[in-house]
Amino acid sequence: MASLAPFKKHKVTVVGSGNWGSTIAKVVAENTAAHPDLFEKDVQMWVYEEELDGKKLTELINEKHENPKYLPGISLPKHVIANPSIEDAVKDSTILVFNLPHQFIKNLCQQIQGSILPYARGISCIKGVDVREGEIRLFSEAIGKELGIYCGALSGANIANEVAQEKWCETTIAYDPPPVDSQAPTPARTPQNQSPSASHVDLSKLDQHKDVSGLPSKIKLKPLPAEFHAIDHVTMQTLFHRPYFHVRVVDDVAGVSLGGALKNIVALAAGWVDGLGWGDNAKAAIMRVGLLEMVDFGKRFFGKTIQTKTFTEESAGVADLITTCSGGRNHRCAKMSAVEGKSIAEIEEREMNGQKLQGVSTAEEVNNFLKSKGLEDEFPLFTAVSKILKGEAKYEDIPQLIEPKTTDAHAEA
Ligand SMILES: NC(=O)C1=CN([C@@H]2O[C@H](COP(=O)(O)OP(=O)(O)OC[C@H]3O[C@@H](n4cnc5c(N)ncnc54)[C@H](O)[C@@H]3O)[C@@H](O)[C@H]2O)C=CC1
Ligand SMILES: O=C(CO)COP(=O)(O)O
Repeated sequence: MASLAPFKKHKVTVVGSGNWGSTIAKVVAENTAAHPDLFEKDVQMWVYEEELDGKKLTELINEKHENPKYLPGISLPKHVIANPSIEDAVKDSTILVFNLPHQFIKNLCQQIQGSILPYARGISCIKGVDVREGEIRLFSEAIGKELGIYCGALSGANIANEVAQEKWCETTIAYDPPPVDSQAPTPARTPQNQSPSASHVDLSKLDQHKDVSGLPSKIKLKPLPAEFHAIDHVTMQTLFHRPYFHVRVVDDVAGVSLGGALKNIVALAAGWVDGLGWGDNAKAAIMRVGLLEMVDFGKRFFGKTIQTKTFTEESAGVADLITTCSGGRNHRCAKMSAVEGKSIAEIEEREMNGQKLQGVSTAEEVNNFLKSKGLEDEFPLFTAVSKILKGEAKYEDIPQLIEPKTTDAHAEA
């Protein structure tokens, strides 16, 4: 009897090497080593090249197996290969993990069009939204459209330094590709290729798809050649789940992406009230209003597919809001800015050593979008943050700015 050819392994590239990019490269590389049946061991990590103490950052990473600028003090597996050429780093990879500050993704996608496998699949770890000409898109959608591939999302309460130190946390992956014309058969899971950690995934749901593909309607998702293991919930969980990084896989790409993007706006307000010394009650009020605006925003502009429970039940929702409003960089810099009376840009430049805050640009982008729709008043906290950043309001005005408008009846009472 003819024996079956072994399945081809997935090659994984992490596009980005900042604080979170390097951490995710570590997570993924530990799993490629742990699952040699599914993945090629080496993980390419694209690095935006720069010099540190007269040496190239890529050379330092490959010599020391550490990213001394963006993730100092953490050992990276030796098979994380820092690569300054984006075209070379993505070549032949079936799984592309996008993990860089959102302002850089558009240029990067333009650079790699034509260099990636047409049947590659992506996961965006980016926290931000893409606003252009009055339209708003998730980065998973933007990447999918630029590259003609399907892209899901990973987001959660995941302060990178804690994950890198292997302190336990949860994350959420949203992965829901549309059906393809000739889907490669999903190979049977054997004890060898079944991750034990994947056991809580509801396998009966793997083939259910909704209509958000992140792909232009003209472009059809290219089927993965039959010699590869299917890239499904189980594969994604096997790639990202670690004993210290627990993954839940869901279908709600919009909910997962928006939770990660919008909580950064809320974290700025939380940082300001902390900086003013207003205490935990005030911060809780900011988080309550922020969560409501996050859900409302999702429902109004991504209503077809979004699920409220993603914001309230998943790590990518309320848990990420809580952690970012306590220990995130956006919160920290906003707090310092209120304490010192300096602009956030000044604090970012001084404190972050090249790391990029995402909340300031997201607040501006979301505000531009809301303004174009005439809906600023319906999102008073998001609008207050934007006004404060522009110098049109003060931190101390937040309670009044987010107070619901009283009706005449209430006003008279
Ligand atoms: N750091 C964290 O704790 C977490 C971050 N995230 C998200 O992950 C995404 C990536 O953030 P980090 O890895 O933390 O980045 P980072 O803020 O630590 O680092 C900045 C990165 O941008 C790169 N860069 C600078 N100029 C560039 C250019 N012109 N083109 C391309 N790249 C350039 C730098 O080389 C560096 O890798 C963001 O959307 C962030 O919100 C998500 C969860 C946790
Ligand atoms: O997204 C984060 C934690 O989940 C990190 O937030 P900051 O970018 O504010 O550090």
